[in-house]
Amino acid sequence: MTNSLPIPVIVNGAGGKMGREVIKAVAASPDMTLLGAIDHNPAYLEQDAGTLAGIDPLEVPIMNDREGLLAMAAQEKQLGVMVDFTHPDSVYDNIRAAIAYGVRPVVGTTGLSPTQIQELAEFADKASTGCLLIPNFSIGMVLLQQAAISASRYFDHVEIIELHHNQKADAPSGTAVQTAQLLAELGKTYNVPLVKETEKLTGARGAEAGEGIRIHSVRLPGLIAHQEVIFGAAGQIYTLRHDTSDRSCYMPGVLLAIRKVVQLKTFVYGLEKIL
Ligand SMILES: NC(=O)C1=CN([C@@H]2O[C@H](COP(=O)(O)OP(=O)(O)OC[C@H]3O[C@@H](n4cnc5c(N)ncnc54)[C@H](OP(=O)(O)O)[C@@H]3O)[C@@H](O)[C@H]2O)C=CC1
Ligand SMILES: O=C(O)C1=N[C@H](C(=O)O)C[C@H](O)C1
Repeated sequence: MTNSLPIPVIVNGAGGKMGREVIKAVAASPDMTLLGAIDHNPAYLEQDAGTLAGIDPLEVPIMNDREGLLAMAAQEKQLGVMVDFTHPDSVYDNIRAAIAYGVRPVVGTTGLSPTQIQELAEFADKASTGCLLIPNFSIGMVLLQQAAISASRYFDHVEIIELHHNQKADAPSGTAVQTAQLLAELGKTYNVPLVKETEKLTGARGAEAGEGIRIHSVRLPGLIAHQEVIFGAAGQIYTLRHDTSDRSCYMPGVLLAIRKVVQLKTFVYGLEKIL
Protein backbone atom coordinates (compact mmCIF):
# COMPACT_ATOMS: atom_id res chain seq x y z
CA MET A 1 0.00 0.00 0.00
CA THR A 2 1.45 3.37 -0.96
CA ASN A 3 -0.54 5.41 1.56
CA SER A 4 0.30 3.38 4.70
CA LEU A 5 1.92 5.14 7.65
CA PRO A 6 5.69 4.94 8.08
CA ILE A 7 7.08 2.24 10.37
CA PRO A 8 8.10 3.80 13.72
CA VAL A 9 11.68 2.76 14.49
CA ILE A 10 13.64 2.99 17.73
CA VAL A 11 17.41 2.53 17.49
CA ASN A 12 19.11 1.09 20.57
CA GLY A 13 22.85 1.74 20.68
CA ALA A 14 22.17 4.89 18.67
CA GLY A 15 25.52 6.53 19.37
CA GLY A 16 27.58 3.49 18.39
CA LYS A 17 29.25 2.60 15.09
CA MET A 18 26.29 0.62 13.79
CA GLY A 19 23.61 2.72 15.50
CA ARG A 20 24.72 5.84 13.62
CA GLU A 21 24.59 4.00 10.27
CA VAL A 22 21.09 2.75 11.06
CA ILE A 23 19.92 6.27 11.92
CA LYS A 24 21.17 7.53 8.53
CA ALA A 25 19.53 4.62 6.70
CA VAL A 26 16.18 5.01 8.49
CA ALA A 27 16.18 8.78 7.95
CA ALA A 28 16.68 8.20 4.21
CA SER A 29 13.78 5.70 4.00
CA PRO A 30 10.39 7.35 3.29
CA ASP A 31 8.49 4.31 4.64
CA MET A 32 10.12 4.63 8.09
CA THR A 33 10.29 7.28 10.79
CA LEU A 34 12.83 7.51 13.61
CA LEU A 35 10.69 7.50 16.75
CA GLY A 36 13.44 7.25 19.31
CA ALA A 37 17.16 6.80 19.88
CA ILE A 38 18.55 5.01 22.94
CA ASP A 39 22.10 4.94 24.26
CA HIS A 40 23.49 4.74 27.79
CA ASN A 41 26.77 6.50 26.98
CA PRO A 42 26.61 9.87 28.84
CA ALA A 43 28.64 11.52 26.04
CA TYR A 44 25.69 11.09 23.63
CA LEU A 45 22.72 11.88 25.88
CA GLU A 46 20.43 14.71 24.69
CA GLN A 47 22.38 15.05 21.42
CA ASP A 48 20.27 15.01 18.27
CA ALA A 49 20.44 11.54 16.70
CA GLY A 50 20.70 12.94 13.17
CA THR A 51 23.45 15.40 14.03
CA LEU A 52 25.43 12.69 15.83
CA ALA A 53 25.06 10.45 12.78
CA GLY A 54 26.42 13.22 10.54
CA ILE A 55 23.17 14.21 8.79
CA ASP A 56 20.64 17.02 9.26
CA PRO A 57 18.99 17.23 12.70
CA LEU A 58 16.05 14.82 13.12
CA GLU A 59 14.67 16.43 16.30
CA VAL A 60 15.12 13.05 18.04
CA PRO A 61 17.30 13.34 21.17
CA ILE A 62 19.36 10.38 22.32
CA MET A 63 17.90 9.16 25.61
CA ASN A 64 18.71 6.46 28.12
CA ASP A 65 15.04 5.56 28.57
CA ARG A 66 14.30 2.19 26.98
CA GLU A 67 11.00 1.65 28.82
CA GLY A 68 9.67 5.14 28.05
CA LEU A 69 10.45 4.85 24.33
CA LEU A 70 9.04 1.31 24.07
CA ALA A 71 5.86 2.51 25.81
CA MET A 72 5.65 5.36 23.29
CA ALA A 73 6.12 2.95 20.37
CA ALA A 74 3.38 0.72 21.77
CA GLN A 75 0.94 3.67 21.45
CA GLU A 76 1.63 4.16 17.73
CA LYS A 77 -0.99 3.15 15.12
CA GLN A 78 1.65 1.24 13.12
CA LEU A 79 3.60 -1.66 14.67
CA GLY A 80 6.89 -0.36 16.04
CA VAL A 81 10.36 -1.83 15.56
CA MET A 82 13.39 -1.68 17.87
CA VAL A 83 16.72 -2.10 16.08
CA ASP A 84 19.39 -3.26 18.54
CA PHE A 85 23.13 -2.78 18.07
CA THR A 86 24.27 -2.53 21.69
CA HIS A 87 26.33 -5.10 23.60
CA PRO A 88 26.21 -8.83 24.35
CA ASP A 89 25.53 -8.06 28.04
CA SER A 90 22.35 -6.05 27.43
CA VAL A 91 20.81 -7.43 24.25
CA TYR A 92 18.88 -10.27 25.94
CA ASP A 93 17.00 -7.88 28.26
CA ASN A 94 16.45 -5.41 25.43
CA ILE A 95 14.77 -8.05 23.26
CA ARG A 96 12.54 -9.28 26.09
CA ALA A 97 11.53 -5.72 26.96
CA ALA A 98 10.63 -4.89 23.35
CA ILE A 99 8.54 -8.05 22.96
CA ALA A 100 6.78 -7.34 26.27
CA TYR A 101 5.65 -3.99 24.77
CA GLY A 102 4.64 -5.58 21.46
CA VAL A 103 7.52 -3.82 19.68
CA ARG A 104 9.28 -5.97 17.05
CA PRO A 105 13.01 -6.46 17.63
CA VAL A 106 15.50 -6.43 14.73
CA VAL A 107 18.71 -7.52 16.39
CA GLY A 108 22.25 -7.31 15.07
CA THR A 109 24.00 -7.52 18.43
CA THR A 110 25.99 -10.75 18.72
CA GLY A 111 27.26 -12.76 21.67
CA LEU A 112 24.01 -14.39 22.87
CA SER A 113 24.45 -17.98 24.08
CA PRO A 114 22.53 -20.83 22.40
CA THR A 115 20.38 -21.12 25.55
CA GLN A 116 19.54 -17.41 25.46
CA ILE A 117 18.64 -17.62 21.77
CA GLN A 118 16.37 -20.59 22.44
CA GLU A 119 14.66 -18.76 25.32
CA LEU A 120 14.12 -15.64 23.20
CA ALA A 121 12.69 -17.71 20.36
CA GLU A 122 10.20 -19.30 22.76
CA PHE A 123 9.33 -15.92 24.28
CA ALA A 124 8.69 -14.30 20.87
CA ASP A 125 6.74 -17.27 19.51
CA LYS A 126 4.57 -17.44 22.63
CA ALA A 127 3.78 -13.73 22.30
CA SER A 128 3.17 -14.17 18.53
CA THR A 129 5.61 -11.31 18.00
CA GLY A 130 7.98 -11.14 15.08
CA CYS A 131 11.63 -11.01 16.12
CA LEU A 132 14.64 -11.14 13.80
CA LEU A 133 18.09 -12.10 15.10
CA ILE A 134 20.60 -11.58 12.29
CA PRO A 135 24.28 -12.29 13.02
CA ASN A 136 25.31 -10.63 9.74
CA PHE A 137 23.24 -8.22 7.63
CA SER A 138 25.51 -8.23 4.55
CA ILE A 139 24.46 -10.05 1.38
CA GLY A 140 28.09 -11.01 0.75
CA MET A 141 28.18 -13.08 3.92
CA VAL A 142 24.97 -14.92 3.01
CA LEU A 143 26.56 -15.80 -0.35
CA LEU A 144 29.78 -16.92 1.35
CA GLN A 145 27.81 -19.17 3.69
CA GLN A 146 25.86 -20.68 0.78
CA ALA A 147 29.12 -21.35 -1.07
CA ALA A 148 30.54 -22.97 2.09
CA ILE A 149 27.50 -25.24 2.35
CA SER A 150 28.00 -26.30 -1.28
CA ALA A 151 31.73 -26.91 -0.76
CA SER A 152 31.16 -29.02 2.34
CA ARG A 153 29.61 -31.74 0.17
CA TYR A 154 33.05 -32.32 -1.34
CA PHE A 155 35.51 -31.32 1.43
CA ASP A 156 35.86 -33.07 4.80
CA HIS A 157 38.31 -30.55 6.25
CA VAL A 158 37.46 -26.93 7.06
CA GLU A 159 38.55 -24.18 9.43
CA ILE A 160 37.13 -20.68 9.95
CA ILE A 161 39.16 -17.53 10.59
CA GLU A 162 37.33 -14.35 11.55
CA LEU A 163 39.13 -11.04 11.80
CA HIS A 164 37.67 -7.91 13.42
CA HIS A 165 38.54 -4.48 14.83
CA ASN A 166 39.83 -4.60 18.39
CA GLN A 167 36.80 -2.84 19.94
CA LYS A 168 34.72 -6.00 19.48
CA ALA A 169 33.48 -7.40 22.79
CA ASP A 170 32.66 -10.98 21.82
CA ALA A 171 34.74 -13.80 20.34
CA PRO A 172 34.20 -15.71 18.23
CA SER A 173 32.04 -13.46 16.06
CA GLY A 174 28.33 -14.24 15.77
CA THR A 175 28.85 -14.73 12.04
CA ALA A 176 31.57 -17.35 12.54
CA VAL A 177 29.39 -19.19 15.05
CA GLN A 178 26.48 -19.18 12.58
CA THR A 179 28.74 -20.30 9.69
CA ALA A 180 30.02 -23.22 11.77
CA GLN A 181 26.44 -24.13 12.73
CA LEU A 182 25.32 -24.15 9.10
CA LEU A 183 28.16 -26.56 8.23
CA ALA A 184 27.66 -28.71 11.35
CA GLU A 185 23.94 -29.11 10.59
CA LEU A 186 24.76 -30.92 7.35
CA GLY A 187 25.26 -34.15 9.27
CA LYS A 188 28.97 -34.80 8.89
CA THR A 189 32.02 -34.58 11.12
CA TYR A 190 34.96 -32.57 9.79
CA ASN A 191 38.69 -32.57 10.42
CA VAL A 192 39.08 -36.12 11.76
CA PRO A 193 42.71 -35.90 13.02
CA LEU A 194 45.36 -38.03 11.34
CA VAL A 195 47.71 -37.79 14.33
CA LYS A 196 47.37 -37.18 18.06
CA GLU A 197 47.47 -33.38 18.37
CA THR A 198 48.89 -31.61 21.43
CA GLU A 199 48.37 -27.89 21.99
CA LYS A 200 51.64 -26.55 23.39
CA LEU A 201 49.93 -23.20 23.93
CA THR A 202 46.27 -23.27 24.99
CA GLY A 203 44.02 -22.06 22.19
CA ALA A 204 46.58 -22.59 19.43
CA ARG A 205 44.12 -24.73 17.47
CA GLY A 206 41.23 -22.32 17.94
CA ALA A 207 37.82 -23.00 19.49
CA GLU A 208 35.85 -26.16 18.65
CA ALA A 209 32.44 -25.10 17.39
CA GLY A 210 30.89 -28.52 16.86
CA GLU A 211 31.44 -31.44 14.46
CA GLY A 212 35.20 -30.77 14.52
CA ILE A 213 34.94 -27.25 13.04
CA ARG A 214 37.43 -24.81 14.53
CA ILE A 215 37.15 -21.01 14.70
CA HIS A 216 40.16 -18.71 15.05
CA SER A 217 39.57 -15.07 16.09
CA VAL A 218 41.91 -12.20 15.20
CA ARG A 219 41.49 -8.68 16.71
CA LEU A 220 43.49 -5.74 15.34
CA PRO A 221 43.05 -2.01 14.83
CA GLY A 222 42.74 -1.34 11.11
CA LEU A 223 40.32 -4.22 10.56
CA ILE A 224 36.54 -3.84 10.25
CA ALA A 225 34.94 -7.29 9.75
CA HIS A 226 36.37 -10.14 7.69
CA GLN A 227 35.92 -13.91 7.49
CA GLU A 228 37.66 -16.78 5.74
CA VAL A 229 36.34 -20.30 5.43
CA ILE A 230 39.22 -22.52 4.32
CA PHE A 231 38.54 -25.99 2.93
CA GLY A 232 41.38 -28.47 2.45
CA ALA A 233 41.74 -31.77 0.62
CA ALA A 234 44.64 -33.73 -0.83
CA GLY A 235 46.60 -31.36 -3.03
CA GLN A 236 44.19 -28.43 -2.89
CA ILE A 237 42.87 -25.54 -0.78
CA TYR A 238 39.59 -23.75 -1.46
CA THR A 239 39.26 -20.40 0.32
CA LEU A 240 36.12 -18.29 0.66
CA ARG A 241 36.66 -14.77 1.98
CA HIS A 242 34.40 -11.82 2.76
CA ASP A 243 35.73 -8.34 3.58
CA THR A 244 33.84 -5.27 4.69
CA SER A 245 35.28 -1.83 4.02
CA ASP A 246 32.35 0.25 5.32
CA ARG A 247 29.46 -0.47 7.69
CA SER A 248 26.99 0.83 5.08
CA CYS A 249 27.19 -2.71 3.62
CA TYR A 250 24.83 -3.87 6.39
CA MET A 251 22.10 -1.27 5.74
CA PRO A 252 20.13 -2.92 2.89
CA GLY A 253 19.79 -5.97 5.14
CA VAL A 254 18.76 -3.89 8.17
CA LEU A 255 16.08 -2.00 6.19
CA LEU A 256 14.77 -5.26 4.71
CA ALA A 257 14.57 -6.74 8.21
CA ILE A 258 12.61 -3.72 9.53
CA ARG A 259 10.09 -4.10 6.71
CA LYS A 260 9.81 -7.89 7.21
CA VAL A 261 9.59 -8.08 10.98
CA VAL A 262 6.30 -6.19 11.13
CA GLN A 263 4.75 -8.95 8.99
CA LEU A 264 6.07 -11.79 11.18
CA LYS A 265 4.60 -13.47 14.25
CA THR A 266 7.57 -15.69 15.11
CA PHE A 267 11.29 -15.63 15.86
CA VAL A 268 13.60 -15.93 12.84
CA TYR A 269 17.40 -16.39 12.93
CA GLY A 270 19.53 -15.40 9.92
CA LEU A 271 19.22 -13.01 6.98
CA GLU A 272 18.99 -15.89 4.49
CA LYS A 273 15.54 -16.77 5.89
CA ILE A 274 14.01 -13.42 4.85
CA LEU A 275 15.64 -12.84 1.46
N1 LIG B 1 24.62 -8.29 12.67
C1 LIG B 1 25.49 -7.53 11.99
O1 LIG B 1 25.49 -7.47 10.75
C2 LIG B 1 26.45 -6.70 12.77
C3 LIG B 1 26.50 -6.83 14.11
N2 LIG B 1 27.33 -6.05 14.86
C4 LIG B 1 27.23 -6.21 16.31
O2 LIG B 1 26.49 -5.11 16.82
C5 LIG B 1 26.90 -4.82 18.15
C6 LIG B 1 27.27 -3.34 18.24
O3 LIG B 1 28.37 -3.09 17.42
P1 LIG B 1 29.00 -1.62 17.26
O4 LIG B 1 28.01 -0.66 16.77
O5 LIG B 1 30.26 -1.82 16.50
O6 LIG B 1 29.37 -1.30 18.79
P2 LIG B 1 29.60 0.14 19.45
O7 LIG B 1 30.31 -0.13 20.75
O8 LIG B 1 30.22 1.08 18.49
O9 LIG B 1 28.11 0.67 19.76
C7 LIG B 1 27.28 0.18 20.76
C8 LIG B 1 26.60 1.37 21.42
O10 LIG B 1 25.60 0.86 22.31
C9 LIG B 1 25.81 1.46 23.60
N3 LIG B 1 25.29 0.54 24.59
C10 LIG B 1 25.88 -0.57 25.09
N4 LIG B 1 25.09 -1.15 26.01
C11 LIG B 1 23.96 -0.39 26.08
C12 LIG B 1 22.78 -0.47 26.86
N5 LIG B 1 22.58 -1.44 27.75
N6 LIG B 1 21.84 0.50 26.69
C13 LIG B 1 22.02 1.50 25.80
N7 LIG B 1 23.14 1.64 25.06
C14 LIG B 1 24.09 0.69 25.17
C15 LIG B 1 27.30 1.68 23.67
O11 LIG B 1 27.66 2.60 24.65
P3 LIG B 1 29.06 2.35 25.45
O12 LIG B 1 30.13 2.30 24.41
O13 LIG B 1 29.19 3.50 26.37
O14 LIG B 1 28.91 1.04 26.19
C16 LIG B 1 27.57 2.20 22.26
O15 LIG B 1 27.27 3.57 22.15
C17 LIG B 1 28.04 -5.80 18.44
O16 LIG B 1 27.53 -6.93 19.10
C18 LIG B 1 28.53 -6.20 17.06
O17 LIG B 1 29.13 -7.47 17.05
C19 LIG B 1 28.16 -5.14 14.29
C20 LIG B 1 28.19 -5.00 12.93
C21 LIG B 1 27.33 -5.76 12.06
O1 LIG C 1 31.43 -6.47 15.75
C1 LIG C 1 31.39 -6.35 14.51
O2 LIG C 1 31.95 -5.44 13.92
C2 LIG C 1 30.63 -7.35 13.75
N1 LIG C 1 29.91 -8.21 14.40
C3 LIG C 1 29.09 -9.23 13.84
C4 LIG C 1 29.57 -10.59 14.26
O3 LIG C 1 29.97 -10.78 15.43
O4 LIG C 1 29.53 -11.52 13.45
C5 LIG C 1 28.91 -9.07 12.35
C6 LIG C 1 30.12 -8.57 11.62
O5 LIG C 1 31.08 -9.57 11.66
C7 LIG C 1 30.64 -7.30 12.28
